[in-house]
Amino acid sequence: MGIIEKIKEIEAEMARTQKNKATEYHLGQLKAKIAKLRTQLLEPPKGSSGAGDGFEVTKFGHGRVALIGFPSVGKSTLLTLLTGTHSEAASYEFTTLTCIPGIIHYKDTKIQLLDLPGIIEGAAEGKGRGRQVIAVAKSSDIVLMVLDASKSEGHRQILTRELEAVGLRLNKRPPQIYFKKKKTGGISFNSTVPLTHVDEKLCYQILHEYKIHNAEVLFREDATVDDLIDVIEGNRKYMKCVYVYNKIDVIGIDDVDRLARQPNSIVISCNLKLNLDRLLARMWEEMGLVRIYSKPQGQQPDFTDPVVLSSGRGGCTVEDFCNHIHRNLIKDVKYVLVWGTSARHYPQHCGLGHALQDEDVVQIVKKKEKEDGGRGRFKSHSNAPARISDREKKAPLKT
Ligand SMILES: Nc1nc2c(ncn2[C@@H]2O[C@H](COP(=O)(O)OP(=O)(O)OP(=O)(O)O)[C@@H](O)[C@H]2O)c(=O)[nH]1
Ligand SMILES: [K+]
Ligand SMILES: [Mg+2]
Repeated sequence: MGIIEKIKEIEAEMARTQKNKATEYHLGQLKAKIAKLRTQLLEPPKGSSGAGDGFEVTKFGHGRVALIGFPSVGKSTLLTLLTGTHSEAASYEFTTLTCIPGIIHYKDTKIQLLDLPGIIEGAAEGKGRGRQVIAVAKSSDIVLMVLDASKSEGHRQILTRELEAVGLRLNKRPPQIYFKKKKTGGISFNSTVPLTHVDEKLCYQILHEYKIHNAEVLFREDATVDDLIDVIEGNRKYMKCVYVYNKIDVIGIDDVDRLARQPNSIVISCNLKLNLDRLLARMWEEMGLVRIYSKPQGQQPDFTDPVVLSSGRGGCTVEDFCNHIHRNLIKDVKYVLVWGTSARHYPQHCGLGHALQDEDVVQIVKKKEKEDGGRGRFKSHSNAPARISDREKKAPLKT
């Protein structure tokens, strides 16, 4: 029996089993069995190079966004509108057969947008080119799930399930469960809060299913069995997802209003070019990019050419900033001067661990080098963090 048949069989058993206190342990075990099989399914088949049939696109720019959705929801139309790169759009399903990259220029950053073939129910198990598409989604920084506003809302749940089946967790944070395997000592099970979903016995059974007999488990929140399994599996990817309801030109205003109010959702129309600016702003915001303007001593920063950091990729500390400029720079840095929202006063003398924020201005002061003491344009005695205003950006620095 293949892995997919095994999963189907266990799913059928779960569906047959009534949910109550008596069956809770058995159901938990079945969930763990399915999770193990799904992980097996993700491993590339023996002998394959793991290459994805032309789906690999080189990463480019400061971040990557994947367009995921059912066929004919308007993914290609959207890519063409936002990037200017043409991607064939048509009224028939599966018009797009491969991964088509485009570039969005936004707020002095470059974002790689990927158009992909439509996916359908069963994608996670390999229907259509579902697995390749989902692999690309996993390689992205955020997902835009494109939905047809005039179609069933069930599509959103179906796609979410498909993505969850391969270990993606959308708009969730990792469960607050500390888990560490040990060599000896048995299982130590503790919690800092009252638990309503999982007890010691259930936890033991799940661990037993994974053949783990020595471990430390500490629940820091009232987590579920699924959360525990996610932590044990350890291969989950937590991603932001924006639900993009397209084609609002063909539905009534009441429906538009209802969809727009759903969490993490935005309504657009490619045909009427409605709300595309809001979509871009939202996408950019969710990516959590941090633009840092480098200020050479005695000169003004170049406000068109930021160093772009991201909390997802690498981090946003002064050290990350320095490493971004040059990998050997760090050993010469004495401290840095920071202007912007992360600074308590202007300029603030900061060390390598200081966390930078979007639009901060940074001047590196090297060892044995004289600083300009903040005599620049940004000198301020205010303690209130303030953004470098657009006006300040345009005005020349007097140094
Ligand atoms: N009414 C309406 N139709 C749209 C809109 N956006 C796209 N379409 C139409 O929807 C159809 C499908 O568009 P595509 O861009 O090919 O959709 P896709 O998601 O890329 O489709 P596949 O590549 O086949 O998965 C085309 O006929 C588009 O003209 C919109 O905002 N409103
Ligand atoms: K299409
Ligand atoms: Mg397409």
